[in-house]
Formats: sequence, C-alpha cells, structure tokens
Amino acid sequence: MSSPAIQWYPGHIAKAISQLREQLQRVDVVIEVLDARIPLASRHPELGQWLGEKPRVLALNRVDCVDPSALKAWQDWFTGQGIPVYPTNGQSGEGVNRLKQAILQLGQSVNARRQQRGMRPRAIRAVVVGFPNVGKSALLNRLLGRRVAESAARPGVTRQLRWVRLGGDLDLLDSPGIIPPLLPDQEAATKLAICDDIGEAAYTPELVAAHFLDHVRMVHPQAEAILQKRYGWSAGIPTGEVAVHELAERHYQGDLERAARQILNDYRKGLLGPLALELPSTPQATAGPQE
Ligand SMILES: Nc1nc2c(ncn2[C@@H]2O[C@H](COP(=O)(O)OP(=O)(O)OP(=O)(O)O)[C@@H](O)[C@H]2O)c(=O)[nH]1
Repeated sequence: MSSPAIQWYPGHIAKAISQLREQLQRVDVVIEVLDARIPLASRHPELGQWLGEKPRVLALNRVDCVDPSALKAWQDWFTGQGIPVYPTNGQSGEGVNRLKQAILQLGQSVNARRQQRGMRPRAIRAVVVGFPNVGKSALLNRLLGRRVAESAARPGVTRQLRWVRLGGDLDLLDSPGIIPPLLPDQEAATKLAICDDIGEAAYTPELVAAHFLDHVRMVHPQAEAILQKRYGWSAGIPTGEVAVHELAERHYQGDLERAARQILNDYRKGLLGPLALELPSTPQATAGPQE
C-alpha cells in the first residue's frame, strides 16, 4: 500500500532550528529523544551533520508503548552500531537516572579541562532535541526533578528555545520539536503521523489509520486478534481501508474521519497494547540511521 502524502513545516520550526544550531556551540552534551515505537522514523536526518563531534546520547522514550522484546532488539541494534541508547519513560521517570548519569559522565571532560586551567567546575549544559511530541519536555522535567516545561499530548507545544538553570549539576536547554523541511520518506512520515509526532494538519486521518492497520498487522501477527476483539471485526478483513469503512458504517454513521481518529487514538493511548511500528528486523533497519 502506498503512503498518504504528508508534508508539515510550521513557521516556528525554521527559526527554532537556526537558534538551536547557534546554541549548540554553548552545549556540552546533546540528548536526542526518539520515539521507541519508531526509532528510525523519529531520527532527524540532519542532526548528525549539525552536531559534528559533539557528545550525544539517545533517549529511547515511550518504552511503555513497546513490548519488551522490541525494546531489547532496539537496544542491541543501537549498541551494535556503537551508539549509546537509554530507554526512558518520560511520564513515570523510569530510566531517567541512568540517562542523567550518562549525560554527566559525558560532560565530565568539560570540568576536567576547567580544573586544569584553575577554574571552578560548572553545571553540565545539555540540550534536549527531537521530533515534536516525542516527550522532550517530559524528560527535561524528569531530569531536573521539577515541572519546569509544559508537556502535553499534542505536537508543537514547545515553541521557543529556553535554558532551564536550577543551580544543580545540570543546565538544560528545552527546544521545540524539529522536523526536516521536506519529508521525502513518506513511509517514515506516515509513522510519525500515526504516533502523533507531527501535526494533524499534515495528514488525512482515514488514510493514516488505514495504513496503520495494514502496517501493524504486517509487523505483529498477534495484532489481527487484538483488532478483531476491540472493533468486533470478523476474521479476514482484507485491507485497512476496508476496515476503517466498516467501523465508520457500524459506529459512526459512515463518518470515516471519526472512525479513523478512534483507531489512531486507541493506538496512541496504548489501548491496543504496546506495539512497536518498527523493529530492527524490518527491512528499513538494515540501511542504518540516516546521518
Ligand atoms: N506513554 C508515554 N507518554 C509519554 C512519555 N513521555 C512523554 N509522554 C507524553 O507524551 C506527550 C508529549 O510529551 P511532551 O514532553 O510534551 O513532548 P515534546 O517532545 O516536548 O513535544 P513538543 O513540545 O511538541 O515538541 C505528553 O502527554 C507526555 O505526558 C512516555 O515515556 N510514555
């Protein structure tokens, strides 16, 4: 099935990216936040170039939204590529201490250099970057142990770069979700839409929900039974498109958009269970992350 056409680039993002690139000079460590359901689709393709040799850690956030075997597979996959990755849950705080230790450890060389020059140690400066709605603000709050950034269940909440300095061992720069100006990989863009990691204005829910149903049944053989149980579908519904139509007819007086939103929201809220949309064994993983 071909992916629905998706394009999204809100006005504030271009400005945020140029400010972010400016601020990177002042930063010791970069925390790149990925959506554990789609670790490849949620990697920003240009970030590697902007960062150069800057120390970086990956936070694989929303670990509660994927099954443990998928999580383990991704940890092994990233580790195998020499990329340190830290599974986190921005809502519960799980994994955040390990992430913080890794950040502080990476930043240690800054204070070692300062000490050599007879200067006093200072807080490590880190920036939290990633696509919209992946959980950057939630993680920032967890890392600082205080609710200082607004975190909400919709993309595009954080609009400006902002340093948060609480006088502890870590200063953090919160940044708006960044996305590339063009999304040439429409398969990846569709996954971002399914996971609510790009704005609703970018896509048609019916097409995205249909794609989700086709995709999730391909990746997880058990999804068929889960979907049948939740939506009362009989066995053998051939395509996601037919399934969305069927649900709309049965429950929403033929309103396809409402049926589609129901399916997408159920997935996003975890009501279909923890289901990763990408696994390292699926073909796209063999190419490795784009840099
Ligand atoms: N289930 C689950 N939800 C999470 C997790 N981390 C964050 N969230 C929720 O995801 C939503 C988005 O989180 P934010 O912290 O606002 O995301 P953001 O990346 O800062 O979003 P933008 O400001 O749009 O760039 C919020 O409702 C969070 O509570 C997680 O690990 N698991």
